[in-house]
Amino acid sequence: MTHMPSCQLYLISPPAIGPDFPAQLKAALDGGPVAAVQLRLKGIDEHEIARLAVPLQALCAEREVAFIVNDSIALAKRLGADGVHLGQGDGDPAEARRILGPGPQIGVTCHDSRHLAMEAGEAGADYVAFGAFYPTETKETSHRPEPDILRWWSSLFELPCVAIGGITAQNARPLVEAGADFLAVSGAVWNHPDGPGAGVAAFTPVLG
Ligand SMILES: Cc1ncc(COP(=O)(O)OP(=O)(O)O)c(N)n1
Ligand SMILES: Cc1nc(C(=O)O)sc1CCOP(=O)(O)O
Ligand SMILES: [Mg+2]
Repeated sequence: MTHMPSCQLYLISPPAIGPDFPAQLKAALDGGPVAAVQLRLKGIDEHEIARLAVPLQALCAEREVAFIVNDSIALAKRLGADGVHLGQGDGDPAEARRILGPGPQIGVTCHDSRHLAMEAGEAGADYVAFGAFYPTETKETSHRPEPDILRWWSSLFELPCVAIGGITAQNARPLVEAGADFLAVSGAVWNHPDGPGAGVAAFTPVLG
């Protein structure tokens, strides 16, 4: 039997959510182990995101799941989130650390770039994210790394790496084998035909 390195699930919210989303998140978390949930809402203002965050953050706290805010250092600070995820245009990790203090996790999008990942590590990121590994309907993407970038990163650095983009339970194995510490997943969980609990459960055998 091949040894599979261990890897954890990092759930990304859908870009828009309805009033039933807290129940859907609960179902997802009931489906199996989830290390982190990222609130990634698009097209609404920060006050509305802060309002929607309240029951979701409480649920994550109850389950000891890290609650990560996408895009906004200020919103992560306002909510007392467990972390913030920054894209290349979302702010500087060193500035995020100054504002958030030592506790919260800071993640940085690095696309398919070894250079961006090393830069993020030097700027104090707690994880680097590579993607999009597969075609995705959740977001328009223009970078397509090979799993080897995960192998390269994990062989050189202790800092965790996240794989994102079109990941399903069926295509995840090469990413886990290449050393991804986390699989960041949205559509495969929220759009699972048997519901988000089944979506999370489907990943359990692949995670090692
Ligand atoms: C874990 C993780 N990785 C990458 C992203 C993408 O962030 P970004 O490039 O800022 O794009 P948007 O998500 O803001 O559209 C992410 N959110 N999470
Ligand atoms: C939010 C996001 N960022 C990506 C990147 O490549 O940086 S891909 C992506 C979409 C993730 O959703 P799904 O699991 O449905 O593909
Ligand atoms: Mg962003």
